[in-house]
Amino acid sequence: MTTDLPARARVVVVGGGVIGTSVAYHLTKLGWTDVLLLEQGTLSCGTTWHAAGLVGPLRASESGTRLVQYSAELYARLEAETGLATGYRNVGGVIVARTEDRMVQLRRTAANAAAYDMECELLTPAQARDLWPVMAVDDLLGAIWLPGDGKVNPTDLTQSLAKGARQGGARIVERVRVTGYTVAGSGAGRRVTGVRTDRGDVEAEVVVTCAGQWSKALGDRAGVTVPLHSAEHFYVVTEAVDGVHPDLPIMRDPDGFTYFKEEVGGLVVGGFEPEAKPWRSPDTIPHPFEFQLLEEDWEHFSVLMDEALVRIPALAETGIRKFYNGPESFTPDNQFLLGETPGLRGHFVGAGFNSVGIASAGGAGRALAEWIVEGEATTDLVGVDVRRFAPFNANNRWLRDRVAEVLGLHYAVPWPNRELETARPFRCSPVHDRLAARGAVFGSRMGWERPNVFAPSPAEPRLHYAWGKQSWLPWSAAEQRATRQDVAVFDQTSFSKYVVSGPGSLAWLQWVCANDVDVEPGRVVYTPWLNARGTYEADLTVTRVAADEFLLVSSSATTVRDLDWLERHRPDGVTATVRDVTSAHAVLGVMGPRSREVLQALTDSALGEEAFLFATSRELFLGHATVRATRMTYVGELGWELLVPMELTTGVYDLLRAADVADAGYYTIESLRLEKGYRAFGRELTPDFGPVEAGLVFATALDRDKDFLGRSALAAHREALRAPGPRRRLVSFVLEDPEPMLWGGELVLLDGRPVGQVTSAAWGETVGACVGLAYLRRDEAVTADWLAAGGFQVDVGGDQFGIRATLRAPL
Ligand SMILES: NCCCC(=O)O
Repeated sequence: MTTDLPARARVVVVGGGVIGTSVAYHLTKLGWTDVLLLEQGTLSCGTTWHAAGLVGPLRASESGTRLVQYSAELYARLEAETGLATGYRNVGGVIVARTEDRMVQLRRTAANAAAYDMECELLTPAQARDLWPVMAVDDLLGAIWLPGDGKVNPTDLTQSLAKGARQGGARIVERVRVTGYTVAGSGAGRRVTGVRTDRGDVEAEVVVTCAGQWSKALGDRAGVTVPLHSAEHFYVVTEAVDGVHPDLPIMRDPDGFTYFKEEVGGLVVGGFEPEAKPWRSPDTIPHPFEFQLLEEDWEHFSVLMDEALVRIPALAETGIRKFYNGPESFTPDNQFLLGETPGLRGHFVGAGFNSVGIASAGGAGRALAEWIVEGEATTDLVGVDVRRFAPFNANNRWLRDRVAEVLGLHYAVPWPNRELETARPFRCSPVHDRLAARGAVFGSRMGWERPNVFAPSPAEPRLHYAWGKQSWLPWSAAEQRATRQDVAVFDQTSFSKYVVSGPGSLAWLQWVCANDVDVEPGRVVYTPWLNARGTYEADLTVTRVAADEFLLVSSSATTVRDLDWLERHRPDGVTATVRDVTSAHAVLGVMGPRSREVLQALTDSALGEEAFLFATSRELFLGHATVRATRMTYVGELGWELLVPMELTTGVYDLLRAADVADAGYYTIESLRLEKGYRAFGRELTPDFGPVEAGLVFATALDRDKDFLGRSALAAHREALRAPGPRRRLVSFVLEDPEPMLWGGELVLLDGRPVGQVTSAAWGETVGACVGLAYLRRDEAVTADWLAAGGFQVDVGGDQFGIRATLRAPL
């Protein structure tokens, strides 16, 4: 280990925990050897050293699963490369269920495993006890066995990764405290140029902040958002327990909030209590804080210990060797933070690991290193991308309130449509209170309160979660009927909105948009944004407002990400600006066959079929307000999206209500769009799929004489269709039986063999059954004839039901 501090390095990694060392290791593997890792204390001394070291590869998403699967493979082979053991043991894992709802979750987990080609076996309570003889099983309904689970020694793993990084050429310097960043340029060109330390400045092209709970304050100093907050995380290590041996599997009892693993003949007993104890504000995390723990809090821990005693009665007779109260970083949505931070080019972050840092470190380190070297993420990392948060998420009090809930989510039943409850309401549209008074049940996206569904009076406006049909379904069914047969208004204010203007705006958008946006002013174009691999980065509409001015409307959750993507792909020499106008305009979607009649009564402008064509947009007077009306639909009915200045929105809404327009919410949008086969970014359209697989080549300019980002890759995808080989294709489907409820994520089978997974599903009131979209894979092209031959089924919590799959939408 060197003590000299170099004056420059190509990459400086801040933080010598398991994440920082993994990033350094993987950078050197990719040939970037001029890497300097700076650690304020000694390796692993902050959080890593007190992590429990569980490695469970099977996750809720395929991308998350692949990431941890790679971690496990790496930990198993690292000793052979570095000579330093990681302590990795592939002991397997048992998860037990106390309730029927949990059993459904476990059966869904088993189906996920089949979709990802991983092993997972359903167990009876007696079989679970055979694998884990020290537990009581009388109250259990069942369990699953995950042969791929393992455990690792976090400190040894960090040392081994560090040695591998040094072998690859990286330098590691301990006892250097990074106090900030050096920065050059401004606006979209603002760039990190190095770090400031307590031993002087170090220049760098790239800085990677993997500083755990110190990352937030460091980010604040440079104006970058790293939204995390520490919470106390508790576990104890017991004295030896009879029957506990080093190869005892990991055991998780999520209904009791607890996990267990063997350690020197005793048990680690830890968990995720439903109401957590946030630690101090990110501004005040002490330094030094090395190999240090917080005070024992037996009262808080009793929530976990009482449950542990239910599962392992022998603990009542077993002494406690050590109590660990180690603070760890949690994020507002329980997913970690990865990627280049918007607003500071060259600065990357890998932090906020929500107590799964050890399991994630191998995969996350590789993903971040690839991102740095390639200049963009190489797989679907949307769910962990730091750009899913905005500067308003940096508020420490907001984070503190949210984190109290987030820690407990680890083992909570992952209900379909589950909404977080803390730190809300947050961002409210002008009609929020009016909608609340009309029975709206709100969800939250990008901080916005959005009506999911309206409870008719006198029903209680609340969601009651279930795996089957939830209590609000009849309310949404009524909204669906209103939209298909009459007219409804949807508050879609949370849409991301940007204005691109200036002489170079067309050239800029023609490069970034895969469709052709060189259209007459007043026309609207539906387009993907593709990366160099020809897969999705965004899915949006572009309205040409004037020769040099465009209005972009995109998903609610992607405001920061889209803006960053656009800025990052501005061609050299282009003179144009982009403004985020999301908070300036509300959006009211007026949808349904009566929409024309209702709106026509409020305006002197002609709204007839010929006078106001589909995919056109213009300003008009509506009542006393001036709005931009766009004839567009995501529900498949005649309708207009009204872009309304925030301060005029209540007036417009009141006019619509006076015309007896029904209120409807996002659950209804989901059902209606799936009946029509409309895709959504983040579900069907992700950086793992392109327009060929999604069936959306028609929404690109591939057959026109126009260059665009991702064009050559997209052309290659289409060409590959003609060659023999396996294929994936998005298909629509309808469930044959109207009783079961689907939510997305379900396994699709053909004659009992896994062939794909549902991306989205919902109740389709018009179709009279659940409808959805699913990616299917086959050794050759997925054709209409193959689908028509039938034999497809979905797995719904362990039971299989027939579906009719088609390339065309059901409605
Ligand atoms: N740090 C504890 C991880 C718990 C789990 O993997 O379930």
